[in-house]
Order: sequence, then C-alpha cells, then structure tokens
Amino acid sequence: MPPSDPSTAAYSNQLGVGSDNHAGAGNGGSADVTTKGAPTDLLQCDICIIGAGSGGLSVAAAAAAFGQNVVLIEKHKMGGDCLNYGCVPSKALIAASRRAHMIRTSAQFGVMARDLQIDSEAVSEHIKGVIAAIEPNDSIERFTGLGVRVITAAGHFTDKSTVSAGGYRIKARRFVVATGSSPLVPNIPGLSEVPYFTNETIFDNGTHIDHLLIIGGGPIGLELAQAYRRLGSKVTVLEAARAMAKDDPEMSKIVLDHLREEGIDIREKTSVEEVDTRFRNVTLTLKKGDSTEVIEGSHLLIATGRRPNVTDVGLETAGIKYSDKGIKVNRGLVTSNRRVYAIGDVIGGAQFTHMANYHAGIVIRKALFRLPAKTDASLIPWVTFTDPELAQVGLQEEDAAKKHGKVNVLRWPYHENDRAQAERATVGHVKVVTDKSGRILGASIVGEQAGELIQMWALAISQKMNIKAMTGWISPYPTLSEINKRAAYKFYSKAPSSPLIRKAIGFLAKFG
Ligand SMILES: Cc1cc2nc3c(=O)[nH]c(=O)nc-3n(C[C@H](O)[C@H](O)[C@H](O)COP(=O)(O)OP(=O)(O)OC[C@H]3O[C@@H](n4cnc5c(N)ncnc54)[C@H](O)[C@@H]3O)c2cc1C
Ligand SMILES: NC(=O)c1ccc[n+]([C@@H]2O[C@H](COP(=O)([O-])OP(=O)(O)OC[C@H]3O[C@@H](n4cnc5c(N)ncnc54)[C@H](O)[C@@H]3O)[C@@H](O)[C@H]2O)c1
Repeated sequence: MPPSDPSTAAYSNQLGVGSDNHAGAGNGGSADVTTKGAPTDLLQCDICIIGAGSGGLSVAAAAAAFGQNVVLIEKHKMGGDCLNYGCVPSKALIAASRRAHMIRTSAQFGVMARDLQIDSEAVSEHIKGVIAAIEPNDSIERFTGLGVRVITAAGHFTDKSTVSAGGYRIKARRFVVATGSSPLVPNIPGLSEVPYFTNETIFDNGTHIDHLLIIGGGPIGLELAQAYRRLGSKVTVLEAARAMAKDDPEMSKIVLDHLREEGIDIREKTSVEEVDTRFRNVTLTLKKGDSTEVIEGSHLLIATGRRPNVTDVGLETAGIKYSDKGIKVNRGLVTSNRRVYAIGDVIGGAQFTHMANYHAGIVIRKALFRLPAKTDASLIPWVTFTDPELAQVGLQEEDAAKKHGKVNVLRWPYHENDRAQAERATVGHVKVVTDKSGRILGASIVGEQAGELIQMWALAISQKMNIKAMTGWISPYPTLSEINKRAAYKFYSKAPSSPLIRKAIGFLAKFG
C-alpha cells in the first residue's frame, strides 16, 4: 500500500476513532457491559468515576484500597489516552527512533554499525508490544480484582446526583468526572477533505512515511517530529506562534537548534491557510508575514492542542459549569455541583498524566478523609521527551522576577560534567532560579536525561528547600546528577563581593 494511501487504516480523519465520542462505545448500553443491568437497575456506591484514564484509574484504585464501594465507567479503552494514544506509544516510538540515532552516531565511539534498516511494521509491533505489557495494570480484570465495579459504556448525568451507564442508574456519595481530552482540530479550509493523522491514529501506522508535515510545534508535534526524522522521514513542522511556547525560551532554543541540526524544518510564526491534495500528496498553503508558499508532503499530522471532553456527559443536567477550556473547578477540584469533582485533562490547564494522578490524590484526601487539600501549580514538573530533553519545575526566570523582584539565576553546563563527556552528551545546561535568600523558586534542565535530573528539584521545591540543601549531599562520581550540585554551588560563587573569592569558589565548585 503506498504510504499516502488515504485508505490506510491508521491514516484517516474519517475513522471516528477516539475523540470525544469514541466509535463503537455508544451511549446507554450499546457497548459491551461488564455487568449488565435492566434500565432501572440502581447501583449505590461511595464513589462513581466517569472515565478510566490516568486520573479515573488512580482514584478508583486508591478508593477501593481504602474499602470504598467504587463504580468506574469507561466507554472506550481502559487506560485512556496515556496508555493507548499518548505517553506510552509516543515514548515507545521515541525509544525506537533513539536506537536508530545511536546506530547512526556510534562511529564517534569507535563502534561502527553498518546497513541500518528500519522496518516500520516492526516499529509498530514494538509499540503495540509495549502497550500490551502495560495494559494489564489498567485492565478491567485488575480493577474488578481490586473490588471496583467496572461498567464499559458511556456515562452521563441524568440529574444532579445520578449517572446513567450501561443500563444502570448510579447514585453515589461523590462523583468524579475524569473524561480527559481529545485532539483539537483547527478549522483550516480543505482540512476536512484530506486524510490526516492525530495522536489517536498515528501510532497504528506501520508504513514508512516519506515526508511528514506536522501542524503544531508543541510537545506532541516536536516529540513526533524528531522520532519520525530519526526513523528516516523528512519532517516539516508548521507553528503559528512560537514552538515550545510553554517553556523558557533560553532552554527551548537549545532543543529547537538541535532538532534543526538533525534536519527537521521548523517554521515558526507560520500559519496554514489551506490544505489540499495533489496526486497522492498533501499540500499546504503557508503564510508568514506577507509571503505565501505552497509545500507538499506525503502525510499530515495535526498536533494543535487539546479540547476537553465535556459533551455528552450531561454536565448541564448536573449543574456543572464548564467552558471550551474545560470544567470549572475550585482549587480543591470541586465543580459547581458540590457532590462532583473533576480531574485531569477535562479541567484544562497543564495536561499531563502525573497531573491527573496528583488530582486523584487530592480527591482521595478530600472525599475519603475530609482533609483540606488544594492544587499547587508551583509543584508541577513537566518534561518534553525530545533529545535533548527539556524539563521544568516551578517558576521560570521571567515569572520569578515578576513575582519576587531580584532573583539569582544559577547555571551549570553539561560539558563541564565528566559523565556527559564520556557519553558525548554535552549539549545543554541546568538553570536554577532562587530568591535572594536562596529559596529555590524554579529549575529548568535541557540535556541528556533532563527528565530524571529534574526530580530532585521537584522534591526541593515541594519541600520548600533552600539552595544550601542542594550542596549538602554527596553525589556519586561520575553521574549526570553532579550537574545539579554544581549549579547549586553557583549560588555561593555569586554572593561574595570580592571577585577573587568568587573566582576561588567557582574553581572549588568544579570539585563538587
Ligand atoms: C501524544 C501524547 C503524548 C503524551 N505524552 C505525555 C507524557 O509523556 N507525559 C505526560 O505526563 N503526559 C503525556 N500526555 C498527556 C496525557 O496523556 C494526559 O494528560 C492524560 O492521559 C490525561 O488523563 P485523564 O485521565 O485526564 O484523561 P484520559 O487519559 O484521556 O482518560 C479519559 C477517559 O475517559 C473516557 N471517557 C470520556 N467520556 C466518557 C464518558 N462519557 N463515559 C465513560 N468514559 C468516558 C475516555 O474514553 C478515556 O478513556 C500525552 C498526550 C498525548 C496526546
Ligand atoms: N512530554 C509530555 O509530557 C507531553 C507530550 C505530548 C503531549 N503532552 C500533553 O498533550 C497536550 C497537547 O499537546 P500539543 O502539542 O498538541 O498541544 P500544545 O497546545 O502544547 O501545542 C500546540 C501548538 O500548536 C500551535 N497551533 C495551534 N493551532 C495551530 C494552527 N492552526 N497552525 C499552526 N500551529 C498551530 C499552537 O500555537 C501550539 O504551539 C499538551 O498540553 C501536553 O500537556 C505532554
């Protein structure tokens, strides 16, 4: 089958797969129901959760572990986006592409690998294998074993304290809406006439992609851009504003420069005016400033953000306020209906699996133990899994300065780290922001394993630690984590007014 054949199962906007209304998972009992009830059957429980993605599963598992009577409703696939269309398949794809990159670049280590071959079908099988390995953790069997009653059907509120799903009426002490989000497809002339991938279809693709056009330069667009580039595709990214706009520009520039060096054509401040097909290819009419250009590629990926799954849940009926940004909640994640919490992607804001899990913890503390608990945005780390990775926690420099006035910015580069040299992973640096007294306000890391290295800064911020604590531990040699300690030492090299003392401390910092 030619790569751009619109009939390729994975490559179609006509599939109706996923989205707010996953095909085959119809409303009111048409789907397979784990336990079927007559339409009037009433289930009474402590907690009823709509949506078995990262957020819903976490609430269900924890509530069941504390002996609560739990009903969990899922209309499509257990595990939601993260397992089936998000984190897991994307990281498995990235892992495959990383192997290809390592083979291509191994000669600098004196290791010669010849005849690199990429079998797209086998890459696709690898992705499916990774999902299959994780799937049991999120399965109906596991949750039923934990004592959770799983109903596989669409759920919706029929009044302020009742949900209907799979032929049951469910009354609960508390409800949790965890219905996630779906790809936001922009309204570009011609787009609806042309086949395109979203995150819900691209991971099923088992054919080689000749030239992938990606609309959107956020984490989805850029993680997949690099993965496909390394797997042998030509890749062009079209971004209407700034790529990686949520990250510190100083740090994201390093990623973007690196991606461009790998041959990815990233065009910022570029709008897509029209989409069309020419022979079997996709053509995009681009506009940047006053100039227009038409480019052609074999496949198109839409990665332009998310829309919350707020339709068909009966939110109005339940008196739950929402907008196109998501369900409105207070910092305790309570909706305008005080019986109902909303968590994860469906409330908008930072959309990560660990965010949904964090929300789940807050709901458990509040609903089960009646403890006061509130979200704290300053604790949320995130990582974009490009190579180099980019990780962030707490405030970025600009926001820290706005909030705290004069701040200290501490940097330490990877190339000063012996392990980074040994691995030839010298791109990037750690950047830490503190207030005058040394209180850690934020940290960003761009470079090898930034997602691992950020963890200690996430801990430090959550524990309100001072930078002094980040120098008071012994870092085994040679590890990348030493970079964190070196960055912390920079706080002291800045403090003394004498240039001589500053220089001496800077010198000593090199010895940990
Ligand atoms: C390509 C991609 C890569 C990503 N990579 C990462 C990453 O590396 N790290 C990270 O932290 N995050 C990542 N994310 C984000 C992460 O996947 C989401 O933040 C996370 O899945 C949100 O969890 P959730 O429980 O809110 O929603 P979801 O996981 O979307 O789950 C919602 C569930 O609710 C179900 N549902 C919806 N409506 C109903 C209804 N009426 N009745 C019953 N069930 C319903 C849906 O079928 C779905 O299963 C990625 C996302 C994408 C798209
Ligand atoms: N590593 C991770 O944790 C990870 C990875 C992937 C996705 N995610 C999550 O998934 C969510 C969605 O990711 P995303 O990259 O789709 O969304 P995003 O909102 O972060 O980025 C979308 C980008 O598309 C651009 N855009 C929007 N409309 C456009 C148009 N018509 N033409 C050109 N550009 C346009 C926007 O300016 C923006 O930069 C993110 O919020 C993120 O939290 C996380």
